[in-house]
Amino acid sequence: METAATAAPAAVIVAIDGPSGTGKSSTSKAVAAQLGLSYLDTGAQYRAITWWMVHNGIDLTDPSAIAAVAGKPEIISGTDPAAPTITVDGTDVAGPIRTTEVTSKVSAVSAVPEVRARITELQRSIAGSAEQGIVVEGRDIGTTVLPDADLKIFLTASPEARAARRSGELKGADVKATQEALVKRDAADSSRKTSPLAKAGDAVEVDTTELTLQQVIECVVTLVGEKRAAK
Ligand SMILES: Nc1ncnc2c1ncn2[C@@H]1O[C@H](COP(=O)(O)OP(=O)(O)O)[C@@H](O)[C@H]1O
Ligand SMILES: Nc1ccn([C@@H]2O[C@H](COP(=O)(O)OP(=O)(O)O)[C@@H](O)[C@H]2O)c(=O)n1
Repeated sequence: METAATAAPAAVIVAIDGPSGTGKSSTSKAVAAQLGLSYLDTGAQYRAITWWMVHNGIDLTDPSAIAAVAGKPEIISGTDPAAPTITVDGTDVAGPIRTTEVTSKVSAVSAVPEVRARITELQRSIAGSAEQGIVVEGRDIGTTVLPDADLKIFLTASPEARAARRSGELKGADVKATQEALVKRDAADSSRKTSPLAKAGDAVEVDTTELTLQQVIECVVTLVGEKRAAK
């Protein structure tokens, strides 16, 4: 008979939300890898549907045009934290979804309720089938997608720190222009009517401005351990 000491830990669902450049992706991937959980980058899904709309010449200034085709592309996310993948209608779009064009247009697409309904359903289905549990990162995971998550984290950091991190990734990018673009996207994501970027009432807020990535990872791993112990 299996004893409590040898039983596998219960599946755990972790929601990590916050604005761009706060460390959601790096933290989520590392925590999932360390704890043997699946990983889902929901921003990549919104980027993927935006890429498809750009690729197909949809008028992104017209929410009804976006809504009309929201159900068309088939988006598949691979949830291995060591090698996450994203395809649209079978095409690997991991690279194309990170262009400045997609980044500048994704907030307009993700604000459309029909897009959110479609992607939210997909996210819930992926989270529900993750046997060991999953770390899901985004903007509305704790508030809307997985309101019953075992642990909710809301990452923040100063706009200056976030812009410096992002422009470090985009080699040669101007920090000031990067910061302006970040702040503009945060404002759009936070002010949309449907499921805006927001901290859930029961989320733990972690300001990462003065923390190393390693410290943030350790903090989240500790919090997951505490939740698991209490289950
Ligand atoms: N606490 C931190 N200190 C310094 N750099 C960080 C920290 N967290 C993340 N980074 C770096 O900042 C960049 C953006 O992080 P990322 O995880 O993609 O953020 P997000 O998913 O919130 O947009 C990456 O290059 C990452 O390595
Ligand atoms: N759960 C989510 C995740 C992302 N998004 C949208 O997708 C965009 C891209 O998300 P992302 O996580 O890839 O952005 P970065 O933090 O990587 O810059 C956001 O600016 C939002 O418009 C969303 O609306 N809801």
